[in-house]
Amino acid sequence: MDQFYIIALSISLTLVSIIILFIKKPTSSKSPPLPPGPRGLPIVGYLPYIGKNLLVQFTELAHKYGPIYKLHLGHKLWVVVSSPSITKEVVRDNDLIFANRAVSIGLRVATYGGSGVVWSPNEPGWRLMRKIFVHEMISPSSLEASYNLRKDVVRKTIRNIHHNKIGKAIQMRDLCFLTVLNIVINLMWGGTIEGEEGERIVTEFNIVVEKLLDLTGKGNISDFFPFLAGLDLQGVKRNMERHVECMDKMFDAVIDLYQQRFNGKGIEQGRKDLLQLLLKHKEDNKDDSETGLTLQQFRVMMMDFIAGGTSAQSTAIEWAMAELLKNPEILAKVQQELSDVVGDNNIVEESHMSKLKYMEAVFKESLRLHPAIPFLIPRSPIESSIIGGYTIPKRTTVFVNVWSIQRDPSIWENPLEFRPERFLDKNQNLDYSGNNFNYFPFGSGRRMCAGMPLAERMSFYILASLLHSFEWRLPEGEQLDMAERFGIVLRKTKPLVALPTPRLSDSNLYA
Ligand code: HEM
Repeated sequence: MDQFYIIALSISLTLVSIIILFIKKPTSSKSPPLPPGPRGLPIVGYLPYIGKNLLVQFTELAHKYGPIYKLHLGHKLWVVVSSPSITKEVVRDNDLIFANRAVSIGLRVATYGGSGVVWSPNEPGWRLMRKIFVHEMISPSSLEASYNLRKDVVRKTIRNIHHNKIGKAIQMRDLCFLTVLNIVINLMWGGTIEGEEGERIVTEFNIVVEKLLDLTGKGNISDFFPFLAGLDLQGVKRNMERHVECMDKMFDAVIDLYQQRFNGKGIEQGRKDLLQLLLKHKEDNKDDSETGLTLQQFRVMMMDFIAGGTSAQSTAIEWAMAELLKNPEILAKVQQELSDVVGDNNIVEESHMSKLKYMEAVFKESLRLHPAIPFLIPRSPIESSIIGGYTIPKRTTVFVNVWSIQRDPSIWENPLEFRPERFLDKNQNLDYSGNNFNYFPFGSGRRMCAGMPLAERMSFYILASLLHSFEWRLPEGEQLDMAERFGIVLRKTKPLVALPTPRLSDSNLYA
């Protein structure tokens, strides 16, 4: 953000000499005012004061200005919501008005003009993609049918650790990312690409996704001053275009492979991987331009899966592992439960998951303290509306600060303490179905996470397998650093490194 500051400040200084009086739009005496918020400088508004850690900054601003406040940033108006009741007004009571996303210039490039399930506006194309995603791709029956694909990947990870990494420092982020990415890619194209070619593609995706995520987390002056967008001062658009081009090539290679199979043999009955479903849908609707999916929609749905799903997912697992290493007594309880439910002469299966109640509570507690997407994905109202007694103009960028709500001491007892037991209390109704506005790490309303059932299965299964198969410890002399690095996805500033040793005595269980 430093470069960002310098540019923002220099624009401010240049323009300050030609300040024109801000002309406030006369508001009708009946319409409520805009939310309160800090005063910024002329022209640039609050931009020069935006720091690196928006999590803390947004939370501190809420303490000062209340649960809904505004920030003028150049030409943009941001509104930040930080209370359960106002969140409900946005994502539930006015769901339809707030069902569009605020898409930055960089993301617009990355998603072919803001398309795909994550970034499309609430239009028929989005509804169709979301329907395919939720009701076909990851429906309960498809998830059951694809279990073997997940199992293959997870067992391969366990085998690889056992054969090559015992006693060695492992970067948990890379391990989780590659495992999740392999699962997601297998789900997308049904495990068709295997062996060296598969590994090469996964590695390439890993590199490009990291770069894309870094770019999306970077403040872009063009977003705040649209008249400067053509100059692309920080090169965000150019860099994004380059990475997207790489991603496109990888996707196209995979789609080609599938097209050949599709043209040659027709759709394979019973297969439910993303490419089969999309190609089938495209074929079924080939004369219907209203509902037929375009090649770009194919690509961008793959991007949703890979860039969105994989990074949020692997981050969530890394945080849970970090909390367990920080709290050895809780780790011991998880492993005891695994011994009781799975047994130490057995391997973990997804069918064990529903019985691992304590581990489920650990995962939920970890998502409470470290929600993978800390401000949800920003919304943008399609019309001016009144929220929390204030006017929110059309096209405002609205952030819901789930991170601060889930740490709010007026809601949570000792909120900074990692205490999974709070999720074992049945009276609390603390699930993440989006109906409880004290706890909603997957969001809420019609734009809630579309991948939640898959995310839940993958997280439990991967965590359970890692913890059942190995003991984990930090490298000698290493301190656990729980600092958070702000971005769309909340990553650890310092990746977690841990050393595994086998926990099971029968080496066949690692074969
Ligand atoms: C622990 C892992 C995950 C977490 C915490 C998470 C969280 C979220 C959140 C907070 C949103 C925005 C919701 C809102 O605006 O109300 C979201 C959207 C979304 N997520 Fe996830 N997610 C996870 C994993 C996944 C996975 C594995 C996939 C797919 C493979 C996925 C696919 C999506 C999609 C497609 C959307 C956009 C939905 C829409 O706009 O209609 N997510 N996720």
